[in-house]
Amino acid sequence: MAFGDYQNEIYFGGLRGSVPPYPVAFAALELTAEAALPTSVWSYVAGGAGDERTQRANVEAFARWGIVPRMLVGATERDLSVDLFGIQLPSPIFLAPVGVVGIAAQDGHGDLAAARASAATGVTMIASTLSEDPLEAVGDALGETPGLFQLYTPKDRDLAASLVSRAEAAGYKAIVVTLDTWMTGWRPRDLTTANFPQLRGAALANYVTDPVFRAALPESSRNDPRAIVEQWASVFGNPLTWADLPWLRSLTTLPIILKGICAADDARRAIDVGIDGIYVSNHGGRQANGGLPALDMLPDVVAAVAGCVPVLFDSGVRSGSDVVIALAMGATAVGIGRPYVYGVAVGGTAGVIHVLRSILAEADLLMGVNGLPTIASLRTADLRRVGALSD
Ligand SMILES: Cc1cc2nc3c(=O)[nH]c(=O)nc-3n(C[C@H](O)[C@H](O)[C@H](O)COP(=O)(O)O)c2cc1C
Ligand SMILES: O=C(O)C(=O)c1ccccc1
Repeated sequence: MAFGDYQNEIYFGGLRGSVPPYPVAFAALELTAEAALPTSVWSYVAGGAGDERTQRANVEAFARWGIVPRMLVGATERDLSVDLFGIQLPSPIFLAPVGVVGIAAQDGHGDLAAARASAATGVTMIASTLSEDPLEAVGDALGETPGLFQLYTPKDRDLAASLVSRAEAAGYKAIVVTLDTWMTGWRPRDLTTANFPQLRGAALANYVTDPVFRAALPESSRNDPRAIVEQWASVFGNPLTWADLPWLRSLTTLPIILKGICAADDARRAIDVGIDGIYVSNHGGRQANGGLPALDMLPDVVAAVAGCVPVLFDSGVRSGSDVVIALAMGATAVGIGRPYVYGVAVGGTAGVIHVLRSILAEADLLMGVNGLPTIASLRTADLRRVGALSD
């Protein structure tokens, strides 16, 4: 399927029932997802840190950039494929890791819905440590599409090693280590919701199936949800430092990507110690409020990395145009977070497929009408900031 086919189905196909029963515009998708979810779940997935100004700024930042279109290019054929660690990906987007995504799914299996959508579209998924299905089952559901595993590094080093070796055995192609969430930030919406969903034991499938985690639980409480949650809370977040990186590196021969790196100096230092990929993200504004929009931190990191390793990006991506702008800024691949969660909420696997295909179709058509038919051509596009730097 060429990604632009989606547009053909909707417009040139004559609205003949091939239109999915889901909203196309992000604003409408968001409203439908909110209506489909209990308040506590909506608060968790849609909410962020503090008064959420950074979360909003992530989205708004994209509107401050524009691409100068090129004509007479005849961009009838587009190629959106990218190379990541020698793997040819059919498209430059991926599913960002989303923990506890099962709470947004009718059947509780949001991770499997995302993995099946990944299998159907070829869009790579980064599977979260905090999933309601074990990483092996998620890996199976990915089919032929390569997957990456996101690691929340536990305090227990043996448990960390176990999770990584399971991810290797399950065929994941890289380990994405999230640095910005060894504890959760100040999230008023969650704090004021009676039914704070994060501690649902159900999202601890990777822990309860892990031999190291199980061995640390007294035999009598191996099936006790409270004991499991308590044990999880005591090991969850390891505030890693630079001194831990050689140990992390020693855990696997798979590529390691560090998620949450936003400072040029941190990126350079990570590469110096043998890290294989940098992932610019501010966790969708869920961790630190008052920070810069993630997009505005991308150019400095891309410059510092200077092509040595791939630079992944997420936070605030809502459309194909956003994807194109982040790629033009030098991102190797661009992560879809909340939009796919809303896809899970409105239609499970079909909803996620719809969201991904809509984003890809828009990016594809935009590259066509802008006369920038390949990712390589996007990289040399004339990208301008709209308005003054201080606006
Ligand atoms: C509900 C939710 C759960 C998340 N859980 C994780 C997680 O388990 N691991 C992780 O690295 N990032 C997690 N993130 C952050 C996403 O990977 C990504 O950085 C973020 O969603 C990007 O912002 P955006 O959704 O506003 O575009 C989560 C995000 C959301 C919305
Ligand atoms: O909500 C999140 O963004 C997230 O990553 C997380 C971290 C710890 C527990 C639950 C979710």
